[in-house]
Amino acid sequence: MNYSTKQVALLANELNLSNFQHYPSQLALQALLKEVCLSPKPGLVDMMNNGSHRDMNFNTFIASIKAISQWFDDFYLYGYRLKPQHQSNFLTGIRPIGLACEQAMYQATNGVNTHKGGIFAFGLLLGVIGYLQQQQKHLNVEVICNTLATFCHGIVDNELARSNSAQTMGEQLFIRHRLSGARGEAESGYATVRQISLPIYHQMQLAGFDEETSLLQAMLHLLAFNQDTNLVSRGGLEGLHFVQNTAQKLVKLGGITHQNGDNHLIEFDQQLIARNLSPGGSADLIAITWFLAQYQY
Ligand SMILES: CC(C)(COP(=O)(O)OP(=O)(O)OC[C@H]1O[C@@H](n2cnc3c(N)ncnc32)[C@H](O[C@H]2O[C@H](COP(=O)(O)OP(=O)(O)OP(=O)(O)O)[C@@H](O)[C@H]2O)[C@@H]1O)[C@@H](O)C(=O)NCCC(=O)NCCS
Ligand SMILES: Nc1ncnc2[nH]cnc12
Repeated sequence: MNYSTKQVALLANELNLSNFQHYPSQLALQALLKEVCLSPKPGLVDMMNNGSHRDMNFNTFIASIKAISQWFDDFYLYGYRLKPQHQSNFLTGIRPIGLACEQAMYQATNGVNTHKGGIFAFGLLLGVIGYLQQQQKHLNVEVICNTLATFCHGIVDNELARSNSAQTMGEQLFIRHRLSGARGEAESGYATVRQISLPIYHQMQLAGFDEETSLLQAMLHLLAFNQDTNLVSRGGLEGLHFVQNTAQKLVKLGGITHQNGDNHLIEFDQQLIARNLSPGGSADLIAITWFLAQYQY
């Protein structure tokens, strides 16, 4: 395995964690570093290869993380300063910060979309955590995710169902397949993470497996069940179902705990590269899984 806790620590130090005023921002940075360092990730950029991507590599992701993490304290402070009576304005008010952060990403990557979904997710999570800490609420996964779901209530209806816009891939895939993508996942309060990847991550850690192995097993379960719009945008529903069915077979064999688990993942990676499939949405959910695991209790 190429995942290196030391590598993540070195990168985090290089990014100078002390630059961040707020601890949740540091956790979000670490979550994105752990995601890109996790290897092998079928079809995705990692420390072994660029997956199904010709326009980005590991260094593109590091440059992107350096740029977007500069906005993490802004997301947090936006929520911290939001008054309870104005909580219905949460999404409207945080979106300009998200858009500015997206621009910083595109500038750092020469126009490549590395973290559009990640910015959306971590912008929401940091804003919600800032809001809850101002309210002096105890932070745990349920409180964070239920509050986030409340703040995002109606986003699919308002931005996808009622809109006839087909500007973005997500909007097009909703019209074509009723897939709600990143918005639907946020409005559910990251149900796929809470119900699938986070429990697996904890079961693996309780069984004595290290963080990397636990994250790889959680990733495999995400690939088996997440309705990843990135897979559909490149390979249609057939592409999504290929990934889900293959991942479900590997899960049934024990996943990463199978004696050939590593090789199964490497073969899976080669299959996705051959099909030009990349589960970018699931990559974001891996980062969110680790992030929320820091608030489990
Ligand atoms: C709200 C938006 C972010 C929605 O954008 P969009 O209309 O495009 O909707 P989606 O397609 O649903 O999602 C966009 C990204 O979200 C990730 N994603 C996809 N499916 C899921 C899922 N089921 N659960 C969670 N997240 C999901 C995914 O992002 C990751 O993949 C991207 C990299 O992969 P790649 O294949 O390279 O992607 P492309 O370059 O686009 O494809 P190719 O050309 O290479 O084939 C990367 O973004 C990862 O993060 C989806 O791509 C947006 O509309 C929006 O409003 N943004 C403004 C900011 C904002 O509002 N912020 C508010 C809070 S801060
Ligand atoms: N490691 C990764 N590779 C490809 N797309 C991604 N989106 C988020 N993380 C990613």
